[in-house]
Amino acid sequence: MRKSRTRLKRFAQNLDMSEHIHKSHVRVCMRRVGRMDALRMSHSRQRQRLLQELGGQRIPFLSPSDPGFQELWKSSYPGLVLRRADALPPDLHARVQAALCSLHGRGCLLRDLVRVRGRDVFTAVSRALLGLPGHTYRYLNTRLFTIPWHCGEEEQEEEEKGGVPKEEEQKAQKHEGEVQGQGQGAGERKAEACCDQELRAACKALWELNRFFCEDVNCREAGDHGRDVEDPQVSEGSPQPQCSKGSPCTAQFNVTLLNYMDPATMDQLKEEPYYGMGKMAVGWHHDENLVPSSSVAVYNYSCQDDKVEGGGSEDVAPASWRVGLKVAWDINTPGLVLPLQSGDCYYMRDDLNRTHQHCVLAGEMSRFSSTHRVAECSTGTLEYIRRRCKEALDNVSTDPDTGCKSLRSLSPSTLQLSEEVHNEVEFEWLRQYWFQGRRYSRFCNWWNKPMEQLEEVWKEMESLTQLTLAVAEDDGCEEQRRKEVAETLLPTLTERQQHRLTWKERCESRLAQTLPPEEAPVNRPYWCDGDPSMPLPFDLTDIISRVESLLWKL
Ligand SMILES: O=C(O)CCC(=O)C(=O)O
Ligand SMILES: [Fe+2]
Repeated sequence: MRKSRTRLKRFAQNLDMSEHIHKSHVRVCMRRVGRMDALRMSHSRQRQRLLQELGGQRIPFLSPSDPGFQELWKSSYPGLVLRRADALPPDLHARVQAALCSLHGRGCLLRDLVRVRGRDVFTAVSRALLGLPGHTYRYLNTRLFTIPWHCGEEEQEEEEKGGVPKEEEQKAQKHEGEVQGQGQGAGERKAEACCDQELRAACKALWELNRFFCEDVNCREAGDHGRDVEDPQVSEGSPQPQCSKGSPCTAQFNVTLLNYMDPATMDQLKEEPYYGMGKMAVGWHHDENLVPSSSVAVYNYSCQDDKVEGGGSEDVAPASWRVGLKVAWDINTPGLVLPLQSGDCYYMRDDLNRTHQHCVLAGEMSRFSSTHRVAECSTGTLEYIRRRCKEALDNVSTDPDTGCKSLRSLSPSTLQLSEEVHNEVEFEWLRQYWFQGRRYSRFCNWWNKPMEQLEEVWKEMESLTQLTLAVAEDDGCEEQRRKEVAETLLPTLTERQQHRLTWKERCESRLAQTLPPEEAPVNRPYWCDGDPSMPLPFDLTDIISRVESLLWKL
């Protein structure tokens, strides 16, 4: 037992290390995908062996009714804060809950076809991302694109006054268009709204919840959690955020990932394997792609009404949803389980998400959560990728008379930058977007135009690669120069080819085939050999061989 514990501990450490690797820069990450998959594969075998060795033995965990629960929380889960439902204004609950139901009713929440350990799987929960316009959130090799939340003050005021006159409505929408276009070049965004009134209201409600969390999350004294659980009175009647000394008073949540699951429709939820906590809706994980040490705030809404209608024994309360926490790198500290009532919120503050892992344990009722995060967006906004594309295309000059294109610089670093941006826009944006089918444009057209534009600039980069290839193959060009260019091209072209094949496989996987047409992955961009509008073929096998043999010769 002792021996297997040590090995389990080592295993836990390795898992954590893989999480860190995972957070590294997007381009580096893309190159490492193959290695990561291999690493995860060996973890899964290791995990199975260890679980076998542990036999039926479990690591202990504590729930609120267990002695020592408060002490454990205080000593080993210090960044965890529970905010009971009565800490939020009742009308905010009403708006948020109506918003979640209407987003669900409109089909905005979908199970993601993510890639874990080199395998495609559907998430058990259905999800949607809301947040600042043009922002994205990347998890499990999947980039989600925000449905923008609406924060135009003018619009808000008009709606509060009730009845929006036509002219005023247009003004509000114009303002909203400007907000959406922030940082994306003045006047580039059209003024029309990107989705209908119902969705806009829903997004606005979640934006209001976000605003509440931004102010509230850092404003609870450490240790409040204990009293909140024992004595909900503490948070009662204090809907206004209160600031404690010394902590920054606002968080900058830029996105919320919404989750929904109806356990009645899920026949294969996994059992929590280490502690025996029960069925998991979301397995153990650290939240990925967050600004280091940033907080996460979660709103929990379980739909009690459904259950009452469902009949059954009315005096037995249905099992509630719970969040499970464990200390990462550690199998000696007991786990912690926090049951949640509808409207309750919890915060993971400071470093908790890095030092601990969490999971979500399914209750009996269907349940939503809205998980507000500070997504690390340095390479994850539309503004960013547009800027990168511009940098790449700055190396192309067009003859004003003939329209002929040529490269301004042949320096390896310039060429490499262009080819890397080419891969980044193709694999991190276009293919990610289309892989998720037409799910976005069905109810919100915000990303339609930007994606069209990104595809246009990507196509120009195909020409750029063609020009670069022509230099490498130009007999009239100095050999040393040709060699340098070929050496620069080879790795990025090889990576491009590999990723195109991976995405093609993902689009054609057995699970992808089970999706209805409007959600089914689209392998885009895709074109056939000999398409006159495309400068290079989709399949780069021949070109890669040409570059390789050039390098042999030169
Ligand atoms: O639903 C929750 O309480 C948390 C969900 C979660 O951990 C996640 O979406 O990353
Ligand atoms: Fe999470």
